[in-house]
Amino acid sequence: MSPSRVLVLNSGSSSVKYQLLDMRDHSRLATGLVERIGEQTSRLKHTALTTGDTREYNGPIADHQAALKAVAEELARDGLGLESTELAAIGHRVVHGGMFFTEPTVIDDAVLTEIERLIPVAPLHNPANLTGIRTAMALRPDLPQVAVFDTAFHTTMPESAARYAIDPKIADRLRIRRYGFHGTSHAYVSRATAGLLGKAPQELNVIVLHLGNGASASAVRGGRCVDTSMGLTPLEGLVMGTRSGDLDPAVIFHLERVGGMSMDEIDTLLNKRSGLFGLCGDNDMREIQRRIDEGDREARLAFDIYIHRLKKYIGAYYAVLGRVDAVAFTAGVGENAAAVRAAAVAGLEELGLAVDDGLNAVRGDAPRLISPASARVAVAVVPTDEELEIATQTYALVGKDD
Ligand SMILES: Nc1ncnc2c1ncn2[C@@H]1O[C@H](COP(=O)(O)OP(=O)(O)O)[C@@H](O)[C@H]1O
Ligand SMILES: CC(=O)OP(=O)(O)O
Ligand SMILES: [Mg+2]
Repeated sequence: MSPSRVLVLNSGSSSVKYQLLDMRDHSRLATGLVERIGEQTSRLKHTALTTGDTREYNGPIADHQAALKAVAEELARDGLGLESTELAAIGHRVVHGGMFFTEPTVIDDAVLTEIERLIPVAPLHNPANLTGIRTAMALRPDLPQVAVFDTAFHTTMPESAARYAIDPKIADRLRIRRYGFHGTSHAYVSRATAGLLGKAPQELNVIVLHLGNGASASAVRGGRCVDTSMGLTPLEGLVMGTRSGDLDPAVIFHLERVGGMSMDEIDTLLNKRSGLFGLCGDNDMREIQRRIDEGDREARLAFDIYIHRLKKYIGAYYAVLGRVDAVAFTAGVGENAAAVRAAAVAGLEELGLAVDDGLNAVRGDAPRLISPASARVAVAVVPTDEELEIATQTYALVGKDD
C-alpha cells in the first residue's frame, strides 16, 4: 500500500498547530499545539488519538525550529515519527502567496524564494511558515512538502474588489492590491455551509465570518470569493485580537508627523497592540465577556466597536452579493461566542437575518443552524478545519492510489 498519512503544520507568529491524518478515512492520529514560542512560558500540548494519551510540556521553547523539533519528538514517542514510511507528504499553511500561487504547490527552491520575497507583506506569518518548511525539509528531505496558501481562494476576486483606488502604475510596480487571507478556512466553511443546507456550493451566496485571533469576512458567490475584508496584509478589515483593522490611512501620517513615532513603531502598534487588546488590555473574547458581566465599561466599549465593524461588513457584503442565502460564523470567537453572533445580526431583521436564542445557546462541534425556521437567510455556526482542508489539498496533489 502506498503511504496515506499527511502531517499538517500551521505555523503562526508565536505558535505551531499540527495534525497527523490518515487520508484513507480522514482519521486523526495525532494533534497538538505549541504556543507562546520565544517566551519563558511556552507550552506544548500533544494528543495521540491512537492511544488517547495527552502530554503537556511547560517551559521555554526558544524559536520555531526548536518547536518543530519538539513536535517531531512527541510524534516519535507515539510511534508516529517523521521517519515513518507511511507518511506521504507534509502540508504547510503559508499565509501570503501573492498573485503567483493560486493552487496548492509542491515546494522547491523557487517556491521558497517566492514565499521569502513576500515577507514584507506578511511579516508576522511568512517567516514562521518558512521556518516550518525548512525544518520539515531538513528532517525529511525525501518527502514532498506542499504549501497551501491563505491567499489562494481569494484570487477569484474581481479587479473592482481587489484594487485600491491608487495610481495603477505604482500599485503594479509594488504589487499593491487586496489579496485576502484565511482563504483555506473561507473555502472550507463556505462549502460546509452548502453541505449543511443540502445545496451545491454553486447554488449558494454565503457571507463567511472567520473570527479567530485574526479575523476576516468574505463574500462568496456560487463557491467563488468575490470580496474579502483583509487586503495587502492581514491588517485590513475587522477589529481583531491585537490588530486595528480598518482605519483612515491618515492616522499613520498623524502618528508619524505629530506623534513622532517611527514606521516600525506604528507597524507594531497597529498589528500587535491594537484591536481588542489595544482597546481594553485583553484580546481573549472570554475574558472580555467576563469583564462585561462585571460591569467593566472599557471591555464593553471594546466589544461594541468589534460588533459595529462586524455588522458593517455583513451589510457591505449583503450589498456586494445582492442576494444572501447564508451567513456562517466560524473560528474561535465565531464558533464559541454566542453573544457575538447575537449582537452581530441584531437589528438586521429587515435583511432577513435573525438568530434564535435557544439554538444560538447550543454548544457543539457540528455545523448547525441558529436562525429561526422562518428566517429568509440561514445563519449558521460552521466549525472550520483548516488542517483537514490543507491535508486534503496536499494529498490530492501527491497521494497515489494503490
Ligand atoms: N468559549 C469561548 N468564548 C469566547 N471566545 C472564545 C472561546 N473560545 C475561544 N475563543 C476565542 O477564540 C480566539 C482564538 O481563536 P482561533 O480561531 O483559535 O484563533 P487563531 O487560529 O487565530 O489563533 C481566542 O482569542 C478567544 O478570544
Ligand atoms: C492571516 C491571519 O490573520 O492569520 P491568523 O488568524 O492565524 O493570525
Ligand atoms: Mg486561525
